[in-house]
Amino acid sequence: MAIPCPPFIGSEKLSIESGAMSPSSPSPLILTQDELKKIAAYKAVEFVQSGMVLGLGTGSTAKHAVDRIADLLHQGKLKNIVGIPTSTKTHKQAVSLGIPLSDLNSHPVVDLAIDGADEVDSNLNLVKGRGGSLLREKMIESACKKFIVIVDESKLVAHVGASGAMPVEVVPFCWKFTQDRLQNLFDYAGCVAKLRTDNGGEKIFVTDNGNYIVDLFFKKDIGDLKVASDAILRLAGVVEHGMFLDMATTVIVAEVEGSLLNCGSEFYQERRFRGFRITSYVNCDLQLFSI
Ligand SMILES: O=C(CO)[C@H](O)[C@H](O)COP(=O)(O)O
Repeated sequence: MAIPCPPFIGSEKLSIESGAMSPSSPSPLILTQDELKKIAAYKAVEFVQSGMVLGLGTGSTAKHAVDRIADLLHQGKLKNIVGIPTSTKTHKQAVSLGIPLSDLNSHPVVDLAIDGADEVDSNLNLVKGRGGSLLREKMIESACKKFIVIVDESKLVAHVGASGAMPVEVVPFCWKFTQDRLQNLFDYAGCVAKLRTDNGGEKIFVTDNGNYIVDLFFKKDIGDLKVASDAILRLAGVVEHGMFLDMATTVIVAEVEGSLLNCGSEFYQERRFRGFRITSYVNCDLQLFSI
């Protein structure tokens, strides 16, 4: 049940670690985008249980979740966790934090994966891979029983491709040929296909799997996502694309605007937001605001 409260504006920063901001605190708050990401990540980690095989996501939001899992392991609150990293970057982070790791060969069934996303549409379809790790993410997240997506509200879109690139991983061999075919495929949506580069355009971006990424930019909605997915995957030279369709089981959205929900306990809410049906988990210890 929501407690009416005035909108929060001001400059005081959230302290998630200490839980210092009590619900009754008179101090106004401002949440940075990174704080929102951290809130979503910490909330997702509450679903982790000892003994689980965990898919460890990639990106600035997922990084918070990996940090949190390591904290709980070191505090003895989680035991016997096995992590399966979705990128070499996350692998390095997990190793540095002492999280025991494995892979899909040894653990083909993953209990829970927690990862960020670049876009979430109203059917909880995702765009992922702007960080470059879409192939391993898709392999691991396809193998999990539960896939929790953690985002701040900026990731909610009206349709896939609305906020930027939809990445496609391609083999380096004749990448230009594949890029042209991808662009032609979505001619009807005003598609522009661009090879991803690094270092201000100096170097071609190479994925963890030794492949390239072609980013597709659409001027219009591409329509039926399943049809689009099948068409992309039929092109020889394509390895995988960044549309994650019907994969997310939960999306946790950390938001700035809205009313303060009742405090001291956890709330599970299903609601509509800009046409989205979203499941939020709200815990006032973390000062998470929701509409
Ligand atoms: O798909 C990804 C990496 O390939 C990331 O999950 C996605 O790019 C979101 O990143 P961030 O949490 O930094 O916004």
